[in-house]
This record gives sequence, structure tokens and C-alpha cells, in this order.
Amino acid sequence: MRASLIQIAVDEGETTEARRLRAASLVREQAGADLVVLPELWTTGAFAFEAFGDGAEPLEGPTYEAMAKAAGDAGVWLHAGSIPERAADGQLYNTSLVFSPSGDLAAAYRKIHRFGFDKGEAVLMGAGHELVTVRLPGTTLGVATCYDLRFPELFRSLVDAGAETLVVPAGWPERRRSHWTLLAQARAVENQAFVLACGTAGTHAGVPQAGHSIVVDPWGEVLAEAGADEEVLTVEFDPAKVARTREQFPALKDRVLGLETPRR
Ligand SMILES: O=C(O)CCC(=O)C(=O)O
Repeated sequence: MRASLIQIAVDEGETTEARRLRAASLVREQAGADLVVLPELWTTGAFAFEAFGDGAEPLEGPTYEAMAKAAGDAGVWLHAGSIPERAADGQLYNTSLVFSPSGDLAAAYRKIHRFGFDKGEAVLMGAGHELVTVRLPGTTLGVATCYDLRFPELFRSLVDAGAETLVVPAGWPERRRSHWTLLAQARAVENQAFVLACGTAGTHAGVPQAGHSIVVDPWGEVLAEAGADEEVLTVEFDPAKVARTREQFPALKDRVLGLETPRR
């Protein structure tokens, strides 16, 4: 399986429309790949909180249209990263879109864990509540977004739902890059799954982005890692390695569920 992670730069000098056109053209250039991944909130920037309102789109808005067409033109599965979605009731969500090679929407995932504690995304956007997996030929994707990476129970639930390849678009900041790399490897090792984590490059809202998109195999080995700048990270991997790893080192079978909290 060939995957291309498009670590696009999100800088304020470029308009959303220009970046959308550029992203669509980068997706088309990946024709021949099986799966293409874009990062989180690449139209506005994950830290450009004041742009979320104006940059918000209905689910089937301009980014949906452009990405559906690009996926169909390239004939690839496309995880188009996430958009600030404005739902019919006006609520904003950080929503990821996955398209099939015919350009049809295969899944939409509203980010469950919102980042910012008492500000930013955590107060501006609503929380998703649904796990999302997507069946591809040869593997099942489990979908999560950025800050979700810090919550292992979400990934375990995705594994229980059949996920073998965990796809994590992000807008991760440079100042916590060591956590990004460590957590991507941890999620791969503990779930015996591939992790494809695609970040952004550039600086927006004064926050330098980490870049360093990374692909980790079910044994925790880093198959490919990008640098800090805009880059397309392409990697070949064998999805059957998930089943082999889980069979040869069957740690997932030793889970003990339903532990009780001790009474004091
Ligand atoms: O968890 C982190 O350190 C970064 C999370 C983040 O930037 C996000 O979810 O947008």
C-alpha cells in the first residue's frame, strides 16, 4: 500500500482559496497512491481561532467540493484532513472528511477531544461523539484528530471497531514536537497498528508548526518522517503486518477489561 502525507504549509500570507487550489493540485499529483492524507484545519490553521467563524463551511462546502473532485481525478482514497464545519444549527465542529477513489464521501469524523482547555477550539467548537472507521481494500482506517492522539482509550476503541491503520491529521505545534513523535509511536506499539500522522508546516497565529509528519509500523518502527517544511511524505507499507504482529506477539489478547476502582 502506498500512502502520501501532504504536510502543507499554513501561513497567513496565502488565502484559503489559494491554499485550497494548491492542496487539490497536490492531491492530483499523488495519482498512483492508494491513500493520501492532508492535515487538520489546513484551510484556516488550527491555531487561527479568530478565523474559525469566517472560515467555517457547511459539510458539503467548497473544501468538500474541491477534495471530492481531487480524489476522483487522482483515483485515490483521500483523508482530506479537517475543516471548520458549520452545522445546520450554527454549531462549529472540527470535521474530517474521507473520500473514496470515485470522489464519494466515505466518512466524516467530528473531533472528539477539543484542544485549548478553557479557550480556543475547546470553547468555539462542539465535540464529536462517534467513532469512525473506514474500510479500504486491505486495511481498515481508524480516524482521529490531533489532540485525540493524547487519549489512548479512543484508539483502543477504534481497534475494537476493527481499525488497523490509524490516521491522525494534526496542526501540532513545534514546542511540543517531542510529544507528537512519542505519542505516534506509543499509539502504534500499544495497538499493534500502523499510525499515519500528518501535520502542518509553516507558522500561523504566531504558532510555528511542528511538521515532522510520521508513519510508524505496528512494531513501533518509524517508516518515514518529514522535516519541518512543506513536504509530501510518501511511504510503502504492507497492511498485512498488523495481523502478523498481533499473531506473533498477541499482547492485545491479554487485555483485562472492567477493572474496578478500589473503595477507600
Ligand atoms: O496536544 C497538543 O499538544 C496539541 C493539540 C493541538 O494542537 C490540537 O488538537 O489542535
